[in-house]
Amino acid sequence: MTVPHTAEAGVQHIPFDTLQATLARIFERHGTSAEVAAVLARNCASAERDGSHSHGVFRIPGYLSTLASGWVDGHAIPRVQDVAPGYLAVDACNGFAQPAYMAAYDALVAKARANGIALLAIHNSHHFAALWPDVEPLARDGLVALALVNSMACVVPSGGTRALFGTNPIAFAAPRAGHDPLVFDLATSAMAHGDVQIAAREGRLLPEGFGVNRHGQPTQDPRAILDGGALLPFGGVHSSYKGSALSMMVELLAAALTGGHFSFEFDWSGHPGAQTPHTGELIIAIDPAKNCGRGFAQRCEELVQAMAGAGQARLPGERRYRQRALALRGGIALPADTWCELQRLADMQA
Ligand SMILES: NC(=O)C1=CN([C@@H]2O[C@H](COP(=O)(O)OP(=O)(O)OC[C@H]3O[C@@H](n4cnc5c(N)ncnc54)[C@H](OP(=O)(O)O)[C@@H]3O)[C@@H](O)[C@H]2O)C=CC1
Ligand SMILES: O=C(O)C1=NCCCC1
Repeated sequence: MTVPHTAEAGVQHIPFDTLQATLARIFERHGTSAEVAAVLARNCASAERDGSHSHGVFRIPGYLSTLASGWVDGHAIPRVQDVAPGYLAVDACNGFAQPAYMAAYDALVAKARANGIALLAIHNSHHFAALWPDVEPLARDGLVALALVNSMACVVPSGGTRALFGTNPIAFAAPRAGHDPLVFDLATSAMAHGDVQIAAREGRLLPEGFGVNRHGQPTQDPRAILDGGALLPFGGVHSSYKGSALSMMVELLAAALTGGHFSFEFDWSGHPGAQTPHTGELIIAIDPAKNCGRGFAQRCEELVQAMAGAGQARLPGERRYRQRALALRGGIALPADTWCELQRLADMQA
């Protein structure tokens, strides 16, 4: 099953609430509880709204084939454990990471405010989405936030010969005086796996230094990367050890520390169609008011102004916020055939 996303087709502008409701119906009709469907639909619709196309509706077929394969439990009810004053653990019970996060969100915020810092360790979970939706709300609640998640072995460690790490993104958010939070969200690989898939579908070559083929030879062909090849860590040929070190850190914090699988550890071969990595996620929330009073957001603003003064043309997150404002005004632009297919999926019985 594919959800087409072709530029040539006519474009329709869909209100956010309509897309979200349609996605929720799709999830519920294809094997999730209403609660899980609501969380995944908001997440996926938000990604599409913000132009995070590698983790928007492009992901729907992957979600559905995974649910059909029995690899993930769409009805899982997460178990939250209060481990220590600044420490929460959640067993996602082989469900998606975001409902597990939502089950512990209020407790995480309360702990961060009480202790100054708190962490949330999620394991036995599947994360198939962009990471910024996991940190931006914390910054809107006045906290500084960091999130890390590992995925599936598709990245060769620096100097290595075979895939071991996931694309392992890191997302950070900080409150900024008078503005939307400052947010970055980046894969520690040269490119997100989803963007490799999109490039393959559109027949585009990748820049040099992004991946290798199944023989370990450099390639710019996304299909060769997907067909037994691998991505390289970010940083380019001379500095990929930096991306590799960060990816290693993500494996340790998102998997070893939480009790989740490393990206190379889980075996989904018994579940044809499975695409969601069965790993872990770590979220850290810090209350800046504990040390800086109300001043942190202002300091953040001073840094941003200084960066602009130094010539930085745009901030991370800025493109997304601009895209969000456009989409909330005029609707989310979807190729007509994509919208048609989503409606068909929402109306069909599993
Ligand atoms: N769940 C999972 O296991 C995985 C999820 N992902 C997701 O894939 C998505 C894409 O990741 P990736 O391809 O690395 O993201 P990008 O390289 O597109 O962007 C990374 C960050 O850099 C910012 N940025 C991009 N260009 C500039 C620029 N010229 N100046 C300043 N800032 C800039 C972006 O802001 P802006 O958003 O405004 O463009 C963003 O915050 C992420 O949301 C990530 O979470 C990736 C790997 C695995
Ligand atoms: O784009 C990526 O890289 C990934 N996204 C979702 C989970 C698997 C890796």
